Amino acid sequence: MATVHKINEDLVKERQKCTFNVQELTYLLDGGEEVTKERREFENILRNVKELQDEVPEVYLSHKERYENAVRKTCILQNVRNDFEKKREVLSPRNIFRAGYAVIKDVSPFFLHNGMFVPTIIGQGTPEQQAEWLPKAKAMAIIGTYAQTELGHGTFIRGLETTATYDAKTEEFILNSPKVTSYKWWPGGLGTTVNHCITVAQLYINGKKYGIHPFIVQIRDLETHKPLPGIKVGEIGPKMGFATANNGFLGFQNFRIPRKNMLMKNAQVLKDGTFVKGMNEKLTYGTMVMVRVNIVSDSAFHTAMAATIAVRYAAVRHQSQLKAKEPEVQIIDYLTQQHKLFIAIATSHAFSNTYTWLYQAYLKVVEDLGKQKQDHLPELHALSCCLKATSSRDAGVIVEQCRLACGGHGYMASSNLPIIYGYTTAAITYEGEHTVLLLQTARYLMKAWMSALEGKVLAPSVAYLVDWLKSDKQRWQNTPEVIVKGFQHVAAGKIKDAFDAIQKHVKAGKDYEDAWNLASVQLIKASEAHSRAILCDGYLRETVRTSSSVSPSLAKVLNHLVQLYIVYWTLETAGDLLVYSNIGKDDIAVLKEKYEELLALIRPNAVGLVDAFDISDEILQSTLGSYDGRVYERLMEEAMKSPLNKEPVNQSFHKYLKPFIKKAKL
Ligand SMILES: CCCCCCCCCC/C=C\C/C=C/C(=O)SCCNC(=O)CCNC(=O)[C@H](O)C(C)(C)COP(=O)(O)OP(=O)(O)OC[C@H]1O[C@@H](n2cnc3c(N)ncnc32)[C@H](O)[C@@H]1OP(=O)(O)O
Ligand SMILES: Cc1cc2nc3c(=O)[nH]c(=O)nc-3n(C[C@H](O)[C@H](O)[C@H](O)COP(=O)(O)OP(=O)(O)OC[C@H]3O[C@@H](n4cnc5c(N)ncnc54)[C@H](O)[C@@H]3O)c2cc1C
Repeated sequence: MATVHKINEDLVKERQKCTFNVQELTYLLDGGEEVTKERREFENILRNVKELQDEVPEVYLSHKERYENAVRKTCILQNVRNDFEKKREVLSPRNIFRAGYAVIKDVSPFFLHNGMFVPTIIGQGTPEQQAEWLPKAKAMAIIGTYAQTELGHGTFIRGLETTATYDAKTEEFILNSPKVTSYKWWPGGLGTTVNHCITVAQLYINGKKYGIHPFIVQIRDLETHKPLPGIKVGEIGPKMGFATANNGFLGFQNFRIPRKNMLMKNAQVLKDGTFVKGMNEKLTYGTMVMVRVNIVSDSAFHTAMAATIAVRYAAVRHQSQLKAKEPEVQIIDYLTQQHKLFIAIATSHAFSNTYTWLYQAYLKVVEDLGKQKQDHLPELHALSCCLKATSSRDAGVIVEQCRLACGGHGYMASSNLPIIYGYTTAAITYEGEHTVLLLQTARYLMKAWMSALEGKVLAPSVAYLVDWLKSDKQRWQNTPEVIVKGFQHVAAGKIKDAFDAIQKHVKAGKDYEDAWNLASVQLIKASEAHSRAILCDGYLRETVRTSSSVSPSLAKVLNHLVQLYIVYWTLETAGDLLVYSNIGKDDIAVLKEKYEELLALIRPNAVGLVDAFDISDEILQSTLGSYDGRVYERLMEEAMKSPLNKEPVNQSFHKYLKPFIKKAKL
């Protein structure tokens, strides 16, 4: 029977102070009581699967052992999931994503299968193709990944070099990787796990290039798992994080696939080689849009994980005295500590709220596309780009801030903060590099600005540009609503400045593209400001909406958090607000006080707020952040698992140290 330990006394007291019902907030964050129950039930089943318990912590395993252990556990996880879903509902992707952490501890080698392979078949395949591939993929009779990036190109996907040349005689495509730079590089699971992949390649018919398209390709024998003839595949080696993701490389040499393997929902190649253009060639990029939307949710979760660890630790940890002769204080009582941590909690809420409406907007566009309507696609692309960029970047900063807030112990692998950081920081690059995505949004913003100048009606997310042009700047008030307007004024001002900078360069004789490059620092700043305005506006609106349907005590706390988020960013960007809005120095002084008041209001609820994220100890995997707060005992227990502590004298003493010391003595 597992030993039940006493909960740390500081945490007991913190939980007694909480002014709201933690469970009510958990249900709200999960999207309803049923979702929470389903999640907990599944996590509980996983907790009791003995084979999923690691005997040796993963950090002590070799690269190879770690991978093999991850495959072993992922297969068990998948079987448990299948059994669960046979009896009950299909688990929500978010609940699967969370539970995965309890099992794999890092990134699953199957991650891309569910994350991109299956969604691409759904999003890019015809009904016939879906009927052929989906049942096998969903049952995992075939395992796949999404192979787009190459050694030479990740961002500029029009420049991909893998070729798919149509042979009308045999009704096949011939895949080739003409140069070393054409090799696929990065896809998760590609190294040694998957037997299929979506390959994005340049289509050639009769010597003419038709741009990039997705192809479904079997790369390994289903029985022996050996690479098929004409396929060169392998693993790319260790990275900063993603230790068990099994990222791989892939090259093709005259590798033939049937015509039906080109995913043809958007564009088709007929038997005779006729190319039929789709409604919009950018629909080929659809899976990326979906994943960018999901990354906002991932960022919310990673921020919640780091906040849970750092807030619980800060409640347990005592260090230094505030006043002489008084006991050492809980570090959470230092205002600077609250400044580091409470924004982490609020940021996770901001991203969760943003994901809720962004995902609805995504579903609406998918529904419209089914009816051949694409009016909202550019706006969704612009929103998903800047919100993916900003949420992943903010999450990276916050996770690192939480690590620093845990002092030396935050640097321990057993805190789990290094793995969370490895994951979070990767998301800043993958699925569209940060700067590149901000520039995509800037492209949309420049067009929106031009339309605003021409008096056209704008999409809702940029409608503030019209208001800004029409009205004088609003009289400043330190209310959340007026501050959000202030963020919109900053965004509008920066968009105008970037636009004017481009025009200035063009008037001076530069090509538009060069003018764009010369203005690009201003363009990314405009995009960031737009993103912040969207985040604050959406978070505020969602909080107002939900506040009416929750208990008054919870509504009050949610209100504190949204205010904290908005005031925090006002103070962080005070310089911009002074330039572009009517805020005055005195308003900023008042807001500084307001910020300190909000920290004090949130303080008694800090532990309750992170408890409400309801992240189990198995998922958190942290000596510093466990629910019972046995920080020091766990640190010691984990240290004792080090192989170096298994023998009193390590052999290196006899081999190297002893002779070395002897020599030094002479
Ligand atoms: C809750 C559940 C949790 C589950 C979580 C699962 C998450 C799984 C995550 C797994 C982890 C890691 C996996 C990582 C995977 C990858 O990284 S896959 C590879 C991703 N690669 C990229 O993102 C490449 C980035 N580059 C691009 O997207 C394009 O090259 C770029 C957009 C930068 C430029 O493309 P161009 O074709 O050159 O286009 P451009 O000339 O700039 O623009 C033309 C025109 O097209 C519009 N446009 C561009 N993209 C899109 C789009 N996606 N949709 C709609 N429209 C698009 C653009 O706005 C322009 O429009 P305009 O009107 O002419 O201005
Ligand atoms: C952990 C991880 C997992 C991944 N998984 C997959 C996967 O499963 N499948 C897959 O296909 N890919 C995957 N990728 C690849 C990923 O999508 C690319 O690395 C990413 O899109 C960035 O492209 P890049 O590496 O070519 O960077 P580059 O584009 O070479 O970026 C280098 C620098 O150049 C700058 N830059 C480039 N273009 C421009 C521009 N137009 N304007 C201004 N600046 C520019 C960038 O801002 C950046 O600073 C993964 C990557 C990582 C790190």
